[in-house]
Amino acid sequence: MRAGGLAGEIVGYARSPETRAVAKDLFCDRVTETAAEAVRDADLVVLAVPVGAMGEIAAEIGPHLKPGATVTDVGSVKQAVVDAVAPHMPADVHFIPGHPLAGTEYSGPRSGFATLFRNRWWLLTPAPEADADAVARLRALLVAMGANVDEMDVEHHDLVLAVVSHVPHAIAYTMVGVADHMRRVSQQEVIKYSASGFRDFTRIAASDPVMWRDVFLTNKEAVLDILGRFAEELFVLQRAIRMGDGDHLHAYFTRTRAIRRGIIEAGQDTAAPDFGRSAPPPDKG
Ligand SMILES: NC(=O)c1ccc[n+]([C@@H]2O[C@H](COP(=O)([O-])OP(=O)(O)OC[C@H]3O[C@@H](n4cnc5c(N)ncnc54)[C@H](O)[C@@H]3O)[C@@H](O)[C@H]2O)c1
Ligand SMILES: O=C(O)C(=O)C[C@]1(C(=O)O)C=C[C@@H](O)C=C1
Repeated sequence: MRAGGLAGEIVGYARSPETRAVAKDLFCDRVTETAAEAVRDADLVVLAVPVGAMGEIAAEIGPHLKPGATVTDVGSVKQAVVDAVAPHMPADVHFIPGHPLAGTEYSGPRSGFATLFRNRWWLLTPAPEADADAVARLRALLVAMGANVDEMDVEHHDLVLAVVSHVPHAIAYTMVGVADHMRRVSQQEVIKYSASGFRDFTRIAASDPVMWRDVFLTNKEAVLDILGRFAEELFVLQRAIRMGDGDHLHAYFTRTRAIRRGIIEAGQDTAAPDFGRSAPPPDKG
């Protein structure tokens, strides 16, 4: 917002004076010592705390919101945020839950950067009765920040995110945990010889523990559903390896490769090498 000159005044609140000082230095016009003070007279309020802390902040700011203000959030789970925040919102305030599908394993105000949302999806999950003008205003702001905006039903959001983000994080945490618990492979060897697949896992597994604790505690049902399916498929794969069933392995990996290629063809992987062509290379056979 700061880089694009999209806000008249950006006011920030964080609990610690250190974080407030960094935020003021980097992108806030003003920081305040309480959340209530920060939201006074604000047209738009963005809640950017762990999912488990959203309710507490909403309760604090609720009585101080300006009539007609829009409140949104960036939490990775939506049903839990709606349940925690909506009861504290006055009737004359527009609450429009949101989730940018963009981030890194780093936390804190120094981890943001102006292009973070460029060409990334930002999902909004407004209630069916939400004010259409308020949704359109928020959407226009997000688009001006470079994001692609889609709207989705809250419950569906949580299921989709369990598949594309939450369970992959659980798997990464687990794989790095396995390497950590090994006795026959030393930690030095894991670090020294980590191939790029494992290195990607370690990047993800370095994400903020509080954020991810809250994601798993609050998207429990969808995560357990997808983890159950994952375990079933893993058993089938395990059996195919044990039985030496190369046909199964080849067919399975061929199907999964199509997903990756679909992502690249849709232009959804900005990190993918282009090799000077837009289509993936032909099969070697
Ligand atoms: N990091 C990502 O990749 C990413 C991506 C999309 C959405 N999100 C979501 O965005 C939200 C914020 O994540 P982030 O990555 O910006 O984290 P962050 O750690 O950079 O910022 C969260 C801030 O909330 C503060 N906080 C924690 N508990 C609080 C409380 N009870 N009261 C007031 N402040 C509190 C922390 O001190 C921290 O300053 C989370 O809900 C997360 O699920 C994160
Ligand atoms: O690339 C990363 O570090 C992320 O994990 C970002 C990521 C994800 O893609 O899963 C993590 C959590 C979110 O809620 C949105 C984005």
